[in-house]
Amino acid sequence: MAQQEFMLDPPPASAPKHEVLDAGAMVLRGHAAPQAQGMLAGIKQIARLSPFRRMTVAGGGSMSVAMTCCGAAGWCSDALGHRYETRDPMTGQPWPVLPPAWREWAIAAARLAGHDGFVPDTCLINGYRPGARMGLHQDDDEQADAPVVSISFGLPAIFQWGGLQRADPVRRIALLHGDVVVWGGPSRHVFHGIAPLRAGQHPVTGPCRYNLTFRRVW
Ligand SMILES: O=C(O)CCC(=O)C(=O)O
Ligand SMILES: [Fe+2]
Repeated sequence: MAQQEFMLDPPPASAPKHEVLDAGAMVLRGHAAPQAQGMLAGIKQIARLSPFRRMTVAGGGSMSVAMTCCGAAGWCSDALGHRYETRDPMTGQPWPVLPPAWREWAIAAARLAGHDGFVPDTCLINGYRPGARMGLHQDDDEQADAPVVSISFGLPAIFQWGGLQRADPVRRIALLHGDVVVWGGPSRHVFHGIAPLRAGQHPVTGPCRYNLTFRRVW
């Protein structure tokens, strides 16, 4: 009887739900929710030193997503193309320090998703306002044997998860406040993107979505 009652109990609301997207790729539902307050405060501090900016892309347009970075390397784009830089071109200073607690957290999240031994050296921080989007792309400027650990905070987004070819079918996955996606191994170069953000008000971030991605660059 006890067993049956146990089985009829719903899982606690806090139970993490882990979904496999593909080999090497997982969604850890709500896994970063307990970190939200601390990480959002950290983003504010980082943005005081290296402000969010909308970068220019090759050809001259500007991205709808605003970005900043912390760590040993920062992702930069201008009319000439994109690359990692050790200094913020906007300030001429090194990028703000990657908080050690963030690094430890990302190492543990990668391990939970099956990627042992990940040590990130950078964190890209994306700021989305309604209408901002990120077109389908591969993350291929970093070490390919290290995964990407991605956190969503604030307004929900539709994550587009495709395949290794640009023309492969794309799945649409809702990412909510605190959700984490990890991709590496055979999924490291899967095309992915973010559909235009729908307007809304989030109790923690207001009209914004923030995304942090931990990577190994050098
Ligand atoms: O905002 C996201 O969830 C994804 C961001 C992304 O793909 C990137 O920064 O390369
Ligand atoms: Fe990406």
